[in-house]
Amino acid sequence: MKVAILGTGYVGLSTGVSLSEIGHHVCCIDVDEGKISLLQQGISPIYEPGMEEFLARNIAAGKLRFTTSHREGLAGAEIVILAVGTPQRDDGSADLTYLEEAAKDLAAHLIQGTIVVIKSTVPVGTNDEIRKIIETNCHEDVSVEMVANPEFLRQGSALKDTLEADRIIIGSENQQAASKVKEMYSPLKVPCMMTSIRSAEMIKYASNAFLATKISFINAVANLCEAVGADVTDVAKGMGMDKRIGNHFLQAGIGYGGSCFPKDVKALWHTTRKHDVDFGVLAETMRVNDEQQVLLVKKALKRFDGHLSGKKIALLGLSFKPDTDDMREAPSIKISQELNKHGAQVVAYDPVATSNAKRVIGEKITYADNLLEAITDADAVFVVTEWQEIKQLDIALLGKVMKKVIVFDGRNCFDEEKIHSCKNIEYYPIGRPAIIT
Ligand SMILES: NC(=O)C1=CN([C@@H]2O[C@H](COP(=O)(O)OP(=O)(O)OC[C@H]3O[C@@H](n4cnc5c(N)ncnc54)[C@H](O)[C@@H]3O)[C@@H](O)[C@H]2O)C=CC1
Ligand SMILES: O=C(O)[C@H]1O[C@H](OP(=O)(O)OP(=O)(O)OC[C@H]2O[C@@H](n3ccc(=O)[nH]c3=O)[C@H](O)[C@@H]2O)[C@H](O)[C@@H](O)[C@@H]1O
Repeated sequence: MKVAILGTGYVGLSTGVSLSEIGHHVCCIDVDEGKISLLQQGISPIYEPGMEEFLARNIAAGKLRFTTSHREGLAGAEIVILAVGTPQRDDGSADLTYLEEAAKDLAAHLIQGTIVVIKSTVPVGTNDEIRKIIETNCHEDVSVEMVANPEFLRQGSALKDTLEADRIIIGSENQQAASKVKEMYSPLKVPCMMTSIRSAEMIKYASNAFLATKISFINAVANLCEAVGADVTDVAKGMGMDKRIGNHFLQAGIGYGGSCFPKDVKALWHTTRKHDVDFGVLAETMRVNDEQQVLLVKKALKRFDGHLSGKKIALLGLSFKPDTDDMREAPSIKISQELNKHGAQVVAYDPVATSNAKRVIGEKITYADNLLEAITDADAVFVVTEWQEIKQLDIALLGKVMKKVIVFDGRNCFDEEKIHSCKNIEYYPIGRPAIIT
């Protein structure tokens, strides 16, 4: 099948690469000339494991192309997938400007029979609005068939998640269009659920909001565990053994970040307000998350009797999760701001996100070139992102380079047995008893 994709971000690029991998001829279109120029050379503009091997293989096989020209990219496409960003507006609602622009770009080149698929995360009713924009801007003989096909991949495992998805949601009011999109995905052997456009749009927000709520719930349990002397790791394990609860997304920590959970929960909240529907759970999910993101600072203030001024704090990990260089809504941003406010001297290390972090956090903190540089002479270590390199940090090494080993572990990623075996350590995890040796 000939497929065109508008938007080569995490979703558009992963989708394009995966569809070419399963045999389709894909052209990815983006308005960002810099991105397209890199992609034409087989270089991925985002850090995503496996991406460049997939790019090289499919470009060489002639199945994957990149262009900034909508005319060239859309020529002959049977299916057009919209995967542009839908960021957050100041009032929490989804900003559909990019999508509306992309719809206009596409309308000018649309031919009869092309199916338009919206993969971007969009509020209920958006497919209908985009259909109107396309119909207003396309040739009068052309009719449009819309398919809502939300995406569920995670950054850091985007290709695996696309190729081995749990489900594919296909929302359409047109049986033929839905079947064609199902056929496009058929080599993946992933279960497809056919539904209405509005239900498909809702499935995406409800899924992200549920996962975010699961995280806030376990974080609230973690805080209670600390108060009553229980261990949240065991509590989560015991809860997760019940198949109805499941053991995923029960990792207590410093709250969720990233380009989607924060914005999608807010957008869904905005929808509930608009329709005057009471959904207080969402407000509580957001409140718990806001508090959780600054928990390490609160713990440090308690440990240092309210004074962090002049203390060197090593921030380990900056991206919102491991295996990505994405800094959008990363807890490290708020943590750095809070530490700055208290006069601490912050030295941060991240294996891949440093250049993005410099743009977002700026020069108020120092960036170390390696882990050792960050921890040397630190008064305390904050574990913010559980990168493999950080998880493997030799605890004994801390004793050699720090004045006194004080660790606030926001991701519970160190082995407690090892910590017990070292002398003169203060270790403060999340939702588990502190260890002081
Ligand atoms: N990042 C993620 O892990 C996931 C994101 N989503 C959703 O997918 C959508 C896209 O997200 P990302 O890929 O993260 O966005 P992104 O911001 O990384 O990429 C969007 C791309 O669209 C391009 N673009 C903007 N206007 C255009 C136009 N008129 N024509 C062609 N290209 C245009 C931009 O230049 C940019 O490269 C959002 O709605 C997001 O909520 C859904 C699931 C996972
Ligand atoms: O709509 C989206 O963009 C995507 O959002 C999330 O994917 P992503 O943001 O890439 O990453 P996750 O692995 O879900 O992590 C999100 C945040 O939650 C945190 N998290 C996750 C799991 C957990 O148990 N505890 C926890 O604190 C992570 O540290 C991270 O900050 C969803 O998992 C995807 O299904 C969805 O497609």
